[in-house]
Amino acid sequence: MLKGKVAVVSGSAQGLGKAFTHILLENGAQVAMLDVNEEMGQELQVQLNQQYGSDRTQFYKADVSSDQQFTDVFQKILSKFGCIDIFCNNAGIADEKNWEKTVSINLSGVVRGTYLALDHMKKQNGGNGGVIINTASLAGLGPLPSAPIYTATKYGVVGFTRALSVASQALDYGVRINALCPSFVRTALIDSFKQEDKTGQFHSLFSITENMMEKFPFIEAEKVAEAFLLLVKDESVNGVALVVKNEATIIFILVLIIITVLRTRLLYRSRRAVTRTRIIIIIIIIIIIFFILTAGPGLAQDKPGTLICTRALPLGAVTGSRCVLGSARAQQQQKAAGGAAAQREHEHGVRGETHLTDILHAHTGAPGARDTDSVIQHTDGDGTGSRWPSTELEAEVTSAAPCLPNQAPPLLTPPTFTVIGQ
Ligand SMILES: NC(=O)C1=CN([C@@H]2O[C@H](COP(=O)(O)OP(=O)(O)OC[C@H]3O[C@@H](n4cnc5c(N)ncnc54)[C@H](O)[C@@H]3O)[C@@H](O)[C@H]2O)C=CC1
Ligand SMILES: CCCCCC(=O)/C=C/C=C\C/C=C\C/C=C\CCCC(=O)O
Repeated sequence: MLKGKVAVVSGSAQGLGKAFTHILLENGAQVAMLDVNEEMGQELQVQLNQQYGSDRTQFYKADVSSDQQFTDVFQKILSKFGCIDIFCNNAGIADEKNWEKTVSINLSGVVRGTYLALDHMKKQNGGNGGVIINTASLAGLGPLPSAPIYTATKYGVVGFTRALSVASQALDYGVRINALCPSFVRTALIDSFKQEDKTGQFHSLFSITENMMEKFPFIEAEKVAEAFLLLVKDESVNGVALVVKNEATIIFILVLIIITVLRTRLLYRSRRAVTRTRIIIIIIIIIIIFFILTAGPGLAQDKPGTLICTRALPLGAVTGSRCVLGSARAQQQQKAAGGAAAQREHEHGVRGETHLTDILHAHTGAPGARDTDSVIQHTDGDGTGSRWPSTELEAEVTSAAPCLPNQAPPLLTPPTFTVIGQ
């Protein structure tokens, strides 16, 4: 629970920021909402006061691209709430035509907010520590060709978050910093990006974005909020870029093909044949849904340094997959502790907790995976020491196991949670 915690969410009048505000309130936190859109922000505050009780939220108008406005509002929030424990830099736009504005909101705004929050939270300034979450995007890990500036700002947010999280750990600030990388979510930002005054010279490339939307079907803002909550709550998670995406699965495509083929045939058959065919279709769909709902979740490798927690689908899609993380030491220990690791997986599932590092630990038996403080230390020739998170070692995943057991079972396009880095 987050009772007694104070959170600030920028860009919270609608879309993802609104979903983050809801989940924070549901979990007991107080939330200071910050947005440039005063009308929508005030309206939402009235609604939230009715739903969660007055004094749980306060709306503040501010533009994150303005140093003055952001700093003034930050001070106002501190005066009202006393301290800040959770800070989410979420405000963002997609405007390729006015690219300087996009940079100053999406990247400079995140840096501005992060430094304000860090100064207040860090132990060296008498702060209580806390967590900063920056909303990046899947476009911070791979290109969105119709939006090069948007892509650049999101790569910037991921890079800034990763570097600063290590700095914060090395300097013992007591502040965790993570990035959230969702794929497409149906919000006002997406709607506005269809217009030529936002896409500018790349308007003709919007079909590429549409193709990508087919590859990564829209995900619900509430699902992204669940991933956001993981980053808030799990005190062992620092410096990760957490991907939340839907991917069209083989099963989904198969169902579409079967339905299409059978529907075409229906046109040429008698009424009796139509009924029979419909029954067959329904049975096939029930069998497929049964398989998906009963299949256990599992792990799959994305690329070195990346671990995907996904749902194991029928057809053995992810069984026997490998993941790369942890340490060489971990690899040896994994071999020695195969049985013990399986037991931990079991216990993890029974406890029903959602600690990301626990999941890594359960699958690898790797102390490097459980303990995010674990670093490789070495002394350079000139006597200075270097510390790096341990990332280069690998461990074999031998079985499918529970991953994020609190998640509702997926339907045809299950959400995928990916931990990248550390
Ligand atoms: N919708 C999507 O598919 C995805 C969105 N994102 C990111 O999520 C974040 C939120 O976006 P959405 O909820 O989709 O958009 P949205 O348009 O629904 O909400 C964005 C909010 O930010 C506010 N805002 C814009 N400029 C501001 C400024 N200068 N100062 C303060 N507030 C400002 C807007 O008034 C709005 O309320 C953005 O950073 C976006 O890049 C990331 C991945 C996918
Ligand atoms: C600019 C339009 C609004 C876009 C909103 C948004 O941020 C949505 C992003 C969705 C998908 C990102 C697109 C491309 C990513 C490409 C490849 C991803 C590969 C990532 C990886 O795992 O390596």
